[in-house]
Amino acid sequence: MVLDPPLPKPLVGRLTVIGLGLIGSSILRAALARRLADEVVAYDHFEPVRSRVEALGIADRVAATPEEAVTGADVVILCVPVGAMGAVGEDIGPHVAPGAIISDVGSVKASVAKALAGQIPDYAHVIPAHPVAGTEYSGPDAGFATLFQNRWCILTPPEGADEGAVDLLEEIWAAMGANVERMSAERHDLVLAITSHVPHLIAYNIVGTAADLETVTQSEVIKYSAGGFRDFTRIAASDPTMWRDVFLNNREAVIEVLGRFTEDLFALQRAIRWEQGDALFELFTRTRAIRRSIIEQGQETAAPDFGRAHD
Ligand SMILES: NC(=O)C1=CN([C@@H]2O[C@H](COP(=O)(O)OP(=O)(O)OC[C@H]3O[C@@H](n4cnc5c(N)ncnc54)[C@H](O)[C@@H]3O)[C@@H](O)[C@H]2O)C=CC1
Ligand SMILES: O=C(O)C(=O)Cc1ccc(O)cc1
Repeated sequence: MVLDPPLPKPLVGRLTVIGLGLIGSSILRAALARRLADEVVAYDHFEPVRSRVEALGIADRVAATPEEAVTGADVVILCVPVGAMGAVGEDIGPHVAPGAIISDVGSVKASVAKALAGQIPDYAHVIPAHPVAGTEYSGPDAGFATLFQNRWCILTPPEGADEGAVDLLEEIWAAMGANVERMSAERHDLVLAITSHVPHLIAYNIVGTAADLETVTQSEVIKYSAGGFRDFTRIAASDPTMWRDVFLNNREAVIEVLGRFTEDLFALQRAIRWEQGDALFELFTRTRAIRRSIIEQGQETAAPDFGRAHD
């Protein structure tokens, strides 16, 4: 996979990325590769991360403070764990420029919008976003410029948001290769609860259950994990801070979906107990059709692409 060449003219003057892990460093790489801004500025509160980004050479400038990072920035994208968004908003709020776009990449939207609205002055535009693309890895070395290629990025502009600002943010994500959709933060949080958050919880749970089984040894679990369990272990290796924050910030939707999930799981348990093979067969047939339509829509390769080589 390769990115398109640099734009003939940058979309903005200064783009600042705060939080330089997997997602932030991927944005930096894509922004430099496509020259989305005259200047791409980076900041992370953890000094070793700033030094690493400097050494990797994936920003035009690494700022030493939040104030230095956002002063004069046209667009600021916050790429920190969801639970840290409010604190970063507080750090940058007094220093953002009038008319600046303040966005983020958090996996949960309603709580982030609320946290930022309380910290960012009205003369800037808060437009939350979520690239639905990632891996189980973290940190600045894990990022890659093509992460967002052909992936969705969901914008959740608040009612009455400045159209020009939303359009510009959409252009930025499209230039990084993403397909952009807009929806309300509440709808986003419900949709992502079923498609991403609860699946991660299930993975954490099943790997935890396996680890706690006294009757099966750890080495047996590792040795025979070639089955479905292996894919769960990849997901369950995802960053603990990030996922703790996702669940604490999308409680309502996650609890709603978990309620439905546990009801359906009990129905399956019952079908197995009472040897209702037809019920099992009917469900497995319907779920196979869902997988096939995802592949037909070109959103997934037939074989898992986990651990694919990056640029
Ligand atoms: N990992 C994934 O696959 C995806 C993650 N996201 C979202 O992106 C955000 C970032 O996730 P990752 O890049 O995976 O995390 P990461 O753990 O790789 O990087 C987060 C960075 O934020 C920095 N940070 C934390 N608090 C800070 C603060 N107060 N001020 C400045 N820097 C701070 C950390 O030092 C770290 O370098 C999260 O909100 C997550 O929900 C969205 C899509 C996919
Ligand atoms: O690694 C995976 O399979 C993911 O699901 C990555 C991911 C994690 C969190 C998001 O908000 C979006 C994508």
